[in-house]
Amino acid sequence: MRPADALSCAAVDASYGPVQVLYGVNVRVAAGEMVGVCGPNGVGKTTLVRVLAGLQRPGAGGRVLLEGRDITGVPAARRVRLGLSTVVGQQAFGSLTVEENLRMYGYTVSRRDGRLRKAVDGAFAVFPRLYERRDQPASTLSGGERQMLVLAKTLIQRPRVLLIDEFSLGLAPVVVGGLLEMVRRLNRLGTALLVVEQSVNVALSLVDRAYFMEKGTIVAEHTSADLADRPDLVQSLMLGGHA
Ligand SMILES: Nc1ncnc2c1ncn2[C@@H]1O[C@H](COP(=O)(O)OP(=O)(O)OP(=O)(O)O)[C@@H](O)[C@H]1O
Repeated sequence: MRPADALSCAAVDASYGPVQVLYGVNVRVAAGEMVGVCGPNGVGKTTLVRVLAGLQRPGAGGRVLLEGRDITGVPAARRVRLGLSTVVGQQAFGSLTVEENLRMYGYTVSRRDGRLRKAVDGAFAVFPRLYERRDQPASTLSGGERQMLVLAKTLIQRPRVLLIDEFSLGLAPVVVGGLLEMVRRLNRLGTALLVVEQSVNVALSLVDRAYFMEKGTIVAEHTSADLADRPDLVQSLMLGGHA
C-alpha cells in the first residue's frame, strides 16, 4: 500500500458569500515533497491555502487529509499542533525583539527553559544575521530579515507540512535566493511543503512539482524538470486560457 500523503485535499469547493471561487480542487503533497501552486492573480491560490490551513471551511463533500487523517473540521490552531503550519506574508510581533519573537513561538513547542533555549539557539545558528539583531524590535527589520524571522520560527516548530503563501512578494531577488536555501534546508530536515507563488520562476526553482490554477480549478500539473525547457508552456499556463 502506498504511504499516506503528507497533505491532500479532494473535491474542495469554496465560496465567499454567494461567490464561489474554488471548484472541486484536488491536490496532494507526498511526504518530504515540495509542491507549488501557481497561476494568475485571483484564481483562488490563497483561498486554497486558507482551506488547507483551516481558516476557511470547504463546501459540502470537500475533504482535507493530513497524513491520512481527515482534518476537514479541525480548527487552524489544532492543525498547527498536529504538524501543519502556515506562513503568510512576513508575520512577526513588531514591538517584540527578534529573540522575544522566537521565544514566544518556542513556547508552543516547549515551556521548559532548557529546551526552549536550545531551540532558539539552533535557529540563531542557522540565521546568524538574526542573532546579530536579536535585541532589535521586529518592526525595525528589513523585509528579507523579517522573512528570515518567520522561517526561523518555523525551524523551531519543525512542522511536518508547511504551507507558504507569497513568499517572495516585495523582496529583492538576492534576498529571495538566500531564503529559498533556508526553505530547502527545512525540507531536508523532513518538512513537506506546499508553496503558493506569484513568481513562477521562484516556484519552479524550488519545488519538485507544480499545479497550475485557473478560475478556481486545477488545469495542469507538471514536474519542474518537465518545465525546465518549456518557457512557452509556462508562459501560457501563467497567462491563463486553459480552462
Ligand atoms: N474575503 C474575501 N471576500 C470576498 N471575495 C474574496 C475574498 N478573498 C478573496 N476573494 C476573491 O476570491 C477570488 C480568489 O482570491 P484568492 O486570493 O484566493 O486568489 P489568488 O489566486 O491567491 O490571487 P493573487 O495571486 O492575486 O493573490 C478573487 O476573485 C478574490 O477577489
